[in-house]
Amino acid sequence: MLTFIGLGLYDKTDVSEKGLAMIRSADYVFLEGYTSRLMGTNITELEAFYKKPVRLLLRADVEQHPDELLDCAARGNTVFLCAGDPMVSTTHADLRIRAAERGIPTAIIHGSSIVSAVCGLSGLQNYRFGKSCSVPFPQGNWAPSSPLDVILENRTNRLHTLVYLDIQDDRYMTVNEGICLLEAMAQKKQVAIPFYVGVARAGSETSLVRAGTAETLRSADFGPPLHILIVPGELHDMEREYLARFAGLC
Ligand SMILES: C[S@@+](CC[C@H](N)C(=O)[O-])C[C@H]1O[C@@H](n2cnc3c(N)ncnc32)[C@H](O)[C@@H]1O
Repeated sequence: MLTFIGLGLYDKTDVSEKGLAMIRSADYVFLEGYTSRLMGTNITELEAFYKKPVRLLLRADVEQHPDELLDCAARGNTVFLCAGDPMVSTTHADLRIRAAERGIPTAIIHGSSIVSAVCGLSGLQNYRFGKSCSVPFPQGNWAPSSPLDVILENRTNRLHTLVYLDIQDDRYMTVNEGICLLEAMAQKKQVAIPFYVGVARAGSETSLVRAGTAETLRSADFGPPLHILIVPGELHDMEREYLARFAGLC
């Protein structure tokens, strides 16, 4: 049996009771740490909390060579853990399909997700978001402009855009870096993004939300990761008031 379990947004206590019970009774525990991270804990603390060893998986272990994981799931109760919700803005649907192809039963225990957390933190309504996009760290001369295309299309349709910020090993893109990269793309295309909303450490006691122009936010200190950006589309009155009250929008 393979159970996908969402660990929530920040630390070891964000998992549901149902998820925790399933982890503690599992034969094999795998943790995926490349699509998102629980920044308020580490693997040693998780192993002590779960009272069992946790095997950390790289992207290649999941997407290219999942056989070891699937062999465990064929033999015994196996849990596959990841930060947030395991099926939101991740590629784990593929793993569930592969398990089903091998006749391995699967289940999902959902976790709180950054996708819903940003709505409460920013006041932007979930049904007014369009397609989301990701900003990767530039590699040499390669820096895609596709995130800006998504933002512009959403703005044409008066929709907000959620912009995921890259994670690479121990390097986490900040709101400031994300804005600089998007502004460079906008400058090349000669378009303007009127303002941004930056969110840091959703789910922690030190979560931070700030709304403002690129100029204001570029130099703001959002503190430790994880960070995420929203590019708002058209604002309803209540969304504007919420951002003014809770995110410092002028
Ligand atoms: C690709 S998404 C994966 C979403 C995850 N499956 C979920 O449901 O929350 C990961 C990105 O979301 C953002 N993110 C995730 N958790 C966050 C948090 N607690 N605070 C701020 N940003 C977060 C970061 O930009 C990170 O690179």
